[in-house]
Order: sequence, then C-alpha cells, then structure tokens
Amino acid sequence: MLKEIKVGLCGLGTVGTGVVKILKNHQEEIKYKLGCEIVVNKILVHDIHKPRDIVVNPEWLTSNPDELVNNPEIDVIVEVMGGIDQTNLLIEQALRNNKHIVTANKDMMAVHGQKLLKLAKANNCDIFYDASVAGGIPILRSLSDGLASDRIQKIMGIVNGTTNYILTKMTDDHLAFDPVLKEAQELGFAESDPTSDVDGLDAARKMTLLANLAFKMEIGLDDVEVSGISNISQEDISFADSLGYTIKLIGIASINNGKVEVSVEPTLLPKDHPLALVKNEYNAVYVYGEAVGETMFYGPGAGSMPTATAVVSDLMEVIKNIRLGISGNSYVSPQYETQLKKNEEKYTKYFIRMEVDDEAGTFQKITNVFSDEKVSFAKILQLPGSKKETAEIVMVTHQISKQQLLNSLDHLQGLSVVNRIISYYRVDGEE
Ligand SMILES: NC(=O)C1=CN([C@@H]2O[C@H](COP(=O)(O)OP(=O)(O)OC[C@H]3O[C@@H](n4cnc5c(N)ncnc54)[C@H](OP(=O)(O)O)[C@@H]3O)[C@@H](O)[C@H]2O)C=CC1
Ligand SMILES: N[C@@H](CC=O)C(=O)O
Repeated sequence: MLKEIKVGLCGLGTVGTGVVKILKNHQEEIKYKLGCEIVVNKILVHDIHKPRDIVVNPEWLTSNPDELVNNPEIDVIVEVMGGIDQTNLLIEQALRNNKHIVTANKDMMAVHGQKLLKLAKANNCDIFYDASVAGGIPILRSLSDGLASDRIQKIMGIVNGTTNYILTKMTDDHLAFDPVLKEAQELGFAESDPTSDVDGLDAARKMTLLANLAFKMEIGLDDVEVSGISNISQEDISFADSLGYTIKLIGIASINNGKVEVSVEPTLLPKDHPLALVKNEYNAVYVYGEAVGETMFYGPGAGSMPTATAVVSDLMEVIKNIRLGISGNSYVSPQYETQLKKNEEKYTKYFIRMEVDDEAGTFQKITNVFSDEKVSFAKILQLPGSKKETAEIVMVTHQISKQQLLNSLDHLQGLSVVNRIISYYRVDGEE
C-alpha cells in the first residue's frame, strides 16, 4: 500500500508555482482520489535566493539537479523549467534512475520526445506531457484515451495563447503589437524567448505532438510549414474584417490517403466560425474523427493555474499506474511511415493583397495570370493605394492548390504593373 509519493519539482516559475499551489490547496481531494499523499521534497531553481510569490520550505530549494535526479528518495520528476538539450539530459538521467516524468515542456518533447518515451519504456517508467499542448485542455489525453478507438482525420486549432492574446487585442481594441506582447509576457503566457510564440514555432511544436499521436507517425518539426504573426498589419486585419473574416494563428494537421500535412499559419476564418470566437489566451482544438465526427475542445491555453492543473493530473495518472503496476506504457511505436503531401496535394482558399499601378489594363493583366493558373475568385476588392497612382487589390480565391498559389505569385511578381505582394494568408472554415 502506497503511503506517499515523493516529487522533485524542476522549476518554480509561472507553472511550478501553480503546481505547488494546487498540491497544497487540493491536497484533500488528491489524497482521496489516490489513496496516498504527494510530497514535494526538492525544487530545482536557478537562483535559490530570488524573492518568490509563494512561500516554500527553503530547504526544498536547490540549484543542483543531482539533488533531484540522483536522489533515491524521489519517485517522480515534474519538469516545468523549460530548455531543450540540457533538460533532455537531465530527464534521461532521471529515467535511467527509474524516476517517472511529468513535463510541460513541448520544446523538449518536440525534439527528443520519441527517444525519451522509448527510454521511459525500457526503464518501466511513465512520461506524461499533457500540459505541453494547449495548457489546461486535456487534449493529448483525449486523443490517446477518449478517442483511442477512432481514426483521426484532421486536427485544427488555436494552440498558442500568446499569439491569440495579441491578435485579439489588435483586432478588438486596435492595439499595437509590441505593447500587447509585453502584456502577454507580464501575464506569464509567453515563453522566456517570446519569438518562439510570435514566429509560430511554439504552435508548430505542439502540432507535431498532436499529429504524432493522432496519425501514429513520426512527424518532426522540419515537416511542419510555419509562419508567425509578426507581419500581420492593422490593414490586413481591417481588410479581412470588411470581407467577413477574423485572422487567427491556426495549426492544422490532416491526413488523406495516408499522406499528411501539418502547418501553422495566420488564417482567415469567417467571423462566426467557433475558432474565430476564441479570444485572448484561450485555445481551442477541433478534432475530426472518422467515426465520432467533429469534436471541439476549448479552454485556457496558457497561464499558471490552468497549466498546473494539467501537470498535477498527469502526476496523479503516474501514481495510479504505479499502484496498478502498469507503468512504462506511455510509448507506442509509430504504426505508419510518415508520408507528406506535396504542394500540388494541399488545397485551400487564399486571401491575397497586392499594390499595383493604377492604370488602364492592370486588372486585366492580373486576372490573366490567375486564369493561366486556373485560379478563380470568390471575392475581389479594388481600392485606392496608399501612394499616388497606385491601387490596392484584395482577393479571396476559390479552393486551389498551394502550387497554384506559388506559381501565380511568382508570375505576378514578374509583372511591371504589380509593385508588391503585400500579404497572403490561408482562408479556412467555410464551404
Ligand atoms: N507559462 C505557461 O503558460 C506555460 C508554460 N509551459 C511550459 O512550462 C515550462 C515552464 O514555463 P514557465 O513556468 O512559464 O517558465 P518560467 O520562466 O516562469 O519558470 C522557469 C523556472 O525554472 C527555473 N529554471 C529555468 N532554467 C533552469 C535551470 N537551467 N536550472 C535550474 N532552474 C531553472 C527558473 O528558476 P528561477 O525561478 O530561479 O529563475 C524558474 O523557477 C516551459 O517548458 C514552458 O514552455 C507550458 C504550458 C503553458
Ligand atoms: N507560450 C505558450 C504557453 C503555453 O504553452 C502559449 O502562449 O501558448
């Protein structure tokens, strides 16, 4: 009979502080559900003297990882400190010492996840990482448990809280990018290096974790097409708005005939689409299963307490498995070889904005390029440009392949009447 489980906590920042609070504030419920107590007996931090928002026993604090990973008293390492390669080494060492792992670290899991999962299995240990995707939403667990019997066909969602916060404030309150990013950092949503949020890398890491689980393949970061939100302007937002769309950073992973496509990019959604209504740091993930149809998961995707909820729930799962004697089954080897769609096989609609010379015949030359590529349009706007004797053309295509888009843009750039392609974005979520 287990009386208590000893935990070594790596990190006491935004998420780590939430973990300590939940373990303290919900200890009665947790003990009731598990039949044993969870005791934190070491906490790894950078600086043990730093003033903190939470009171912990000063004897728990250490800056020496050996006191956790090589400590025979510790059963589970909860890693909420971030970092990739150094942290991976620390986790490998902990697994070799037969410690179970709970982590919120998508950066590490996207790069070293498969290897760590195998090492965990070899050492009869669990490694759970539900908090690493969409914060408080139990999306990885839903894919591996609740939807285990289905064949997943598509996942589409907002999986980065920081960029959703920024886009919400830019769209609804017309605020500028930089001060809103600063706000997201102060609220604890952003990564220590927020460029990984802004450039779409954080969302791409999460999409690989989702896609691997959903499609039972090994999809790496290099297989994901990524673009972030730093080039989205107030003009893009307002043109999108006047055509009936909202811009969101959307991750998509889909499979057709065994071929996958994973991308993260700014996407125009109809204003009444459920994902367009997801605001601030909230995340939402659509999962389309062959049998279940459409399901949607919604909740806070970042922040101290939501993320800590997922971490502590994973910790409880580890403990349940220890009690049942079934630890070491987090790794399932990929069932299928990874096959990626080519650009000719990726279909969607696109929003395209360009600045052109405002002279007779311009429009005809542009439409000729598109009709040569068999691209037709659902919506077109033509307005005066920001400079004298220029015009701006904004168009939304019907469904075309990525290759048709790239060919058209290439030809347009060669036309003397086209001054520049200002922006182009995917359009999704409408028939
Ligand atoms: N914030 C969020 O909303 C979410 C975060 N995550 C992930 O959770 C993890 C933690 O994020 P977050 O809590 O925001 O990060 P913070 O920067 O707030 O906290 C990091 C903590 O780890 C400690 N730390 C960092 N590096 C080291 C090191 N090399 N040695 C010892 N201690 C170290 C820091 O010590 P010290 O306090 O002394 O500086 C700090 O306590 C990251 O992987 C992040 O991607 C996942 C989902 C949501
Ligand atoms: N920086 C991330 C934190 C959670 O994963 C985000 O903004 O979503």
